[in-house]
Amino acid sequence: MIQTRDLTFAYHPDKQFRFPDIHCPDRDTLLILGRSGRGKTTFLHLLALLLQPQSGEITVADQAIAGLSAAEAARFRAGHIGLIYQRPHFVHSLSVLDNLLMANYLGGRKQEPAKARQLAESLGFQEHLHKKTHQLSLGEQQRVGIARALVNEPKVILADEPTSSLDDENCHQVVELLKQRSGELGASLVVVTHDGRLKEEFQRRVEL
Ligand SMILES: Nc1ncnc2c1ncn2[C@@H]1O[C@H](COP(=O)(O)OP(=O)(O)OP(=O)(O)O)[C@@H](O)[C@H]1O
Repeated sequence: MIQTRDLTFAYHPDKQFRFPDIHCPDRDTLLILGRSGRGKTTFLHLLALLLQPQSGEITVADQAIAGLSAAEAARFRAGHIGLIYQRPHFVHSLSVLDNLLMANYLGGRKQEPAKARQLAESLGFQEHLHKKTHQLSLGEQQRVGIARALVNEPKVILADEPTSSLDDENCHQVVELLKQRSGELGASLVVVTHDGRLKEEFQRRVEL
């Protein structure tokens, strides 16, 4: 479950963002739509505890998140939140498999290659596990980014424009995968996007 109340944020004192309250229970999905520059990534980074709000409250998995240090926020994020970035960032010197296992490590978990392989199989990139991430197509990298976000079985999954660089077929597939996997984990899934194609894919939507 993830919920916010009265969230505000400012990069500069002369421009403040005021975000709508959201509530996404376990096993539910929420689409946050907005044009470029409306603050979608900023909002998602607040939800992921990568940025500190100016005011307001965020509750994740029934825990009110306030005043965590950067190290505490990183630990909390690694344990509870699966974040899919707009552009996947991987460690280029490591294989796809080792990038997934590193997420286990950063989440303070035992490394579980069998589980990583299983996830790769369900997301359709098992034959790429031993390649370097830059040897994969953008669509394949997107799937690895999803697997990395899911590998620690988070209760909240946050996705930033997960389909912006995908064609219609891959767009639909990636959304279906996200919904299916988050349903299996009993997680909340929040997607931010300007991609109008996703309107049809989500019942609950919020406009920024
Ligand atoms: N680190 C930063 N410092 C100052 N301003 C920033 C910073 N990051 C973003 N902004 C500004 O805040 C506004 C919102 O940015 P944000 O990336 O959240 O928008 P967005 O809705 O995700 O846009 P897009 O769809 O183009 O990715 C933009 O005007 C941007 O220039």
